[in-house]
Amino acid sequence: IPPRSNSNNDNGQQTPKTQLSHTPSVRKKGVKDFEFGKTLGEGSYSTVVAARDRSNNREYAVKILDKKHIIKEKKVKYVNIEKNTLNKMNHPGIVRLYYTFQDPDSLYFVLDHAKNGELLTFIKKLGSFDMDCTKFYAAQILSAIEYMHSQGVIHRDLKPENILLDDKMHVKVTDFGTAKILEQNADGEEDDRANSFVGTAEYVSPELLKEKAACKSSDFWALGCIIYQLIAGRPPFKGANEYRTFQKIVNLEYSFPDGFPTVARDLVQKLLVLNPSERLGSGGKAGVERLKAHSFFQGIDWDTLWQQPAPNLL
Ligand SMILES: Nc1ncnc2c1ncn2[C@@H]1O[C@H](COP(=O)(O)OP(=O)(O)OP(=O)(O)O)[C@@H](O)[C@H]1O
Ligand SMILES: O=C(O)[C@@H]1CCC(=O)N(CCc2ccc(Cl)cc2)[C@H]1c1ccccc1Cl
Repeated sequence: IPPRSNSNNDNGQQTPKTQLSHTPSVRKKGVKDFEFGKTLGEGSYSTVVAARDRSNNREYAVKILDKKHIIKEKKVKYVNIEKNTLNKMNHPGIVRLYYTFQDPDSLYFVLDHAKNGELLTFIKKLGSFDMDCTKFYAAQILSAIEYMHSQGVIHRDLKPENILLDDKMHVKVTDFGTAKILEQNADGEEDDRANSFVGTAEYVSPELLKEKAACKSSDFWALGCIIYQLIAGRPPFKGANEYRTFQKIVNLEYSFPDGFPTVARDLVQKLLVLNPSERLGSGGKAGVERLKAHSFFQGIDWDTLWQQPAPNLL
């Protein structure tokens, strides 16, 4: 847009000389652009609030982080990781980040509002899922993992609390603050090990406990734990305390309850493998294709998975 020839703007008013030579077409959003509603939940460093964009009535979940608290808890790194990983993601199974902005006290992340909350709530409510529901949700979670990995991102903390459900009861994976973006090394390959301790006891992989290094295969270990939990109603490794849980994991100490379907048992046994490179799903694209081809997923149409209606959970 050419700079204004005189200081009169379109409706003839005097404009200050300091005005920009053009009006930017896309203005950065800010707090004033939203009407905030009910609190959806609280995290250690954050509050998530439902909000409506005043200009188009769209509804979002706005994650508000208190700067002082983040600095005090030394979590600035996680904030940048969450922003940078979410910015790379564009997939129906992953919570989308639309805008970020800040004011003197807080940082704001404007996200999809997953209206049906956490998958964990449904596991607790129903006790366990039937095989159709287990297959559908396992497939949607796997589809989201496959996409993340294709973008060089390892989630590292997959668990039913971080798997949200939208108004169509479809999966929306969230909580990328502890994700890892694998750097491209010199000759363009991904270095496949991320090193820093994260994760939640029941879902953490043996390699993270033993070598403090997660890899893409660590997300498949978590998938195995989640599939087990959808059917059994509880995770496979659960000790009286975190240390006992870690012992069970590194010793692969778990068993299947009576009635655990055979095809699901076979898949879980191929995911809960101590050596990450022997885990079903490891080995790049071919590995993931082998996992998707497992008979547990028989009947899943991977190409239309996100267009299908979710099976009735109740
Ligand atoms: N996009 C979203 N849509 C709907 N609810 C959400 C969304 N994001 C988070 N929530 C809810 O808000 C709560 C707080 O989420 P938040 O990510 O701030 O913290 P957290 O990850 O649960 O906790 P922590 O930071 O300790 O790991 C969650 O328990 C979740 O139920
Ligand atoms: O990375 C970005 O997009 C900007 C860059 C400019 C900027 O100042 N911020 C905020 C940086 C920041 C991070 C943590 C704290 Cl506690 C305070 C400021 C970043 C930011 C703004 C809003 C929301 C998140 C982030 Cl990381």
